[in-house]
Amino acid sequence: MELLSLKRVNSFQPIREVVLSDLVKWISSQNGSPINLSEALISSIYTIVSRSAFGDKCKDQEEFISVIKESIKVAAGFDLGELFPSAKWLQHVTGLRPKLERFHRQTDQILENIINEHKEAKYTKDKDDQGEVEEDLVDVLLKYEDGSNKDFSLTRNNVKAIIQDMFGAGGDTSSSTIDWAMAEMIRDPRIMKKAQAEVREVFKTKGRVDENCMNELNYLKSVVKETLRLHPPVPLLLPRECGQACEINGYHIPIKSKVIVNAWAIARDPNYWTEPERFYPERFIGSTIDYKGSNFEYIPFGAGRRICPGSTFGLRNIDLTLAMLLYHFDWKLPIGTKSEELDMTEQFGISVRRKDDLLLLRFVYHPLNVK
Ligand code: HEM
Repeated sequence: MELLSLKRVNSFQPIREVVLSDLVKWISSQNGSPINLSEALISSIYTIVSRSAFGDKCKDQEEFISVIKESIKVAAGFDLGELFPSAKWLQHVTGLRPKLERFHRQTDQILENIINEHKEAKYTKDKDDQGEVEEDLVDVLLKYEDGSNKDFSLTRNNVKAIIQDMFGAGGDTSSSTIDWAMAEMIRDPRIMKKAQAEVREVFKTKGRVDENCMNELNYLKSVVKETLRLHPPVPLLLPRECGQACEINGYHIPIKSKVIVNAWAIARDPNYWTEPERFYPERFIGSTIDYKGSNFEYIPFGAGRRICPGSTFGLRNIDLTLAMLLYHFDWKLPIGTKSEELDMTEQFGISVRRKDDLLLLRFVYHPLNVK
């Protein structure tokens, strides 16, 4: 289905490069004091997702991003009401449900405006016959809303839900992976140096990072694989229902049981991994283990029919951002913070991120070649 524009990741190339060039310019403009890299990464990744979904001239995108970010923060918190789901009154006492309902109404209204703007723009384009215009995800989804396709159709609510899923599932997961990768490399300067040397060598003649040579970055890709092994942003896969009764390790699992797979624990299991707690990207060099869900000891994107549909899009965002950060800048911890003391405590939420924001000093190596 064409909706899987998500798979046609190349069409998002210009969007990614523009947004990440803005990130590089912003980092270059920060002089002296430590940069909150975590915050900057979240904003950039949401902007990439948003421009891919809504196009680059959507006036409501800032507001949408800010409501989504806020609702993810609230939804990720602990709620006593969830422990006692039958006590409906408790959900109102804790205040979570009314808050989420308010966010839902807000995002629903913004999405309604965005969809109407897209319909209006399409009508004007058809009327004026302006020829080929770049399509974004909303344009693609709307083709299935009008019922003209006999094989497949979407309701307005379906369209809104898909867009919300893309933000909910595609924002924090990618930005926290980049954050963890930078934190791990700061803790081990040998790895940072090696990844940086590779990126600088590959883009030496071009003088700037672009997506066309990303496949040559073997070591950087191993760094990303190792980051997703130790820090999978979705440590517990989506719940499954057991289709037939079975026995695992002597435990009887009745039919219809809810089964939750712990991808985090599997990826640290000493039966499958040597020195499982060590961050060591070299373990993936020359290895055939990939993200497709067929190596069950490594399933950061899940496996089977419910495997993550956004993995290609997410990985491109992660690889390119890291390559740009490493190409343009040298990085150090703020004075007084030792790399071995960097706190790697996890914080549970919609995705698992580092508890503390990553504050770093940057030193410009190659300024952005502004055209
Ligand atoms: C580092 C980046 C990402 C990681 C590690 C990740 C991981 C995952 C995992 C583990 C699942 C559950 C799979 C299962 O239970 O078998 C999932 C589901 C999903 N992901 Fe991702 N994801 C990432 C990025 C993205 C992006 C960028 C998008 C979309 C733009 C996305 C969209 C989705 C959706 C829609 C689902 C639900 C699929 C379903 O219910 O069938 N993800 N993801």
